[in-house]
Amino acid sequence: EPPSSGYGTPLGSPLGNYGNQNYEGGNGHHDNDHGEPKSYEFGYQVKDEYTGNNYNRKEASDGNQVRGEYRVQLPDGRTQIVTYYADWQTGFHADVKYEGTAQYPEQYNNYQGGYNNGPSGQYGGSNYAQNNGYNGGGSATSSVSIKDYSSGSGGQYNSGYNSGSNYDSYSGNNFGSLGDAVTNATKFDYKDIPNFPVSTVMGHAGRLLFGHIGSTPVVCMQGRFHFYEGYSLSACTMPVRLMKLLGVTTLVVSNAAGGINPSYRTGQIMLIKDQINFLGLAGVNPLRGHNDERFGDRFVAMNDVFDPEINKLAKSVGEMTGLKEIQEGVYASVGGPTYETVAEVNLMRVLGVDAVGMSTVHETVVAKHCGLKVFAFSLITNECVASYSSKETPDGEEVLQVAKENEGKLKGFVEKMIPHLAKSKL
Ligand SMILES: O=P(O)(O)O[C@H]1O[C@H](CO)[C@@H](O)[C@H]1O
Ligand SMILES: Nc1nc2[nH]cnc2c(=O)[nH]1
Repeated sequence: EPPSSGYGTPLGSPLGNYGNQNYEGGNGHHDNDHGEPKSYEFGYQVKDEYTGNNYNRKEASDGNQVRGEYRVQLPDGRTQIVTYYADWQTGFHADVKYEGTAQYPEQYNNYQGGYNNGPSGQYGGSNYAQNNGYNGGGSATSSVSIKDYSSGSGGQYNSGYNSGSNYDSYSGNNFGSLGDAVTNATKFDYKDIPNFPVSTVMGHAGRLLFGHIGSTPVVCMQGRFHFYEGYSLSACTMPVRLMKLLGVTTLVVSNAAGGINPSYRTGQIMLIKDQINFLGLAGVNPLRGHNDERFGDRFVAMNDVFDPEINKLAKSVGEMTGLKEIQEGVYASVGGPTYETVAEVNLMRVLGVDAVGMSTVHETVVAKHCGLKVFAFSLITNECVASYSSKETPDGEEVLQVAKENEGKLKGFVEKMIPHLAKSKL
């Protein structure tokens, strides 16, 4: 029965005005408006396993008092149960209870439970939801204390490095064995680090390593976070700021990328000399939102983010370690997870892109903002398809496979490059 005689209130009572008279724009003289309390009852329930919708409501009125209950399935897995009664003398009274235990999917471990709800003195705080969380949340108070964690098992790559008594970090993803370059590593699974995001991509193990490469202390991320995983760019780049807070001075970033330059071949290394921030050009930037001055200035120069001297050093170190045909070029990042259409590949060629991926650019933006030096390189894992007649298609397995085939030589390169870079004081 529809609640047409006022929203659970007796007609003629003061609440009757709300429920009926005003609503209909009349003067209160309706057919059923004889001051007689009317009772009603209604209810509904939706339970749909496909969408996960599970809620219901029931309500009854004896004409004087409304009583009801509704249940809502919360995104964290709990059911919220609100029991209420209302009458025109005392108003609305609700009793709110919860059933079940809140649970967060692993990849949102620090997103929902941590960033959104965590104390504002930590990463993101309440601002995270506005996509400026990490910047706005007072992240300078965040730190990882090694003694707080028991060591887990190793993972993949993504790391930064800093020299001297500081850390260098180098960062990567599909190259599992780069983590093996870190000696005497203490390893922490991301899932064991409070408020740390979790890698959801194959090939990204999800571990933070502390150790050395040569005599250079390094912190190494085995597995990074991508926009296409659902993380905001500020969450994706939170580890870069963590590295800064740990004392890292230079961020070394590696990635798997598609070759846009027609002369590039699968298996080649491209030193990044510049980048095109497609997301940033469209207004999606990890630094969007409140600027935390403790990390850097509001406006950030990016024309000098890559140092030609570092690339020169990398070229000679690469040649020393047997890398062949080292390229130097422009890396562009897209949001992913889609690979490029033929038209997009040709567009990027016109724009001067040499290699394309779905990472790195926002990491270097945040590194530059907080004053980290940056060295970045790509492994060309596939040649982007620029012609409609081609039968080739890129796929994630192929990218991983090529990364695997080349991780030995990348490890050799990183093992040499980081100590050289540290020594060079560049
Ligand atoms: O950039 P990394 O993380 O190396 O990985 C690249 O490879 C994946 C696509 O195959 C995407 O994540 C892309 O960004
Ligand atoms: N966008 C993009 N990312 C990649 N990562 C590895 N290969 C590719 C590619 O071809 N395109």
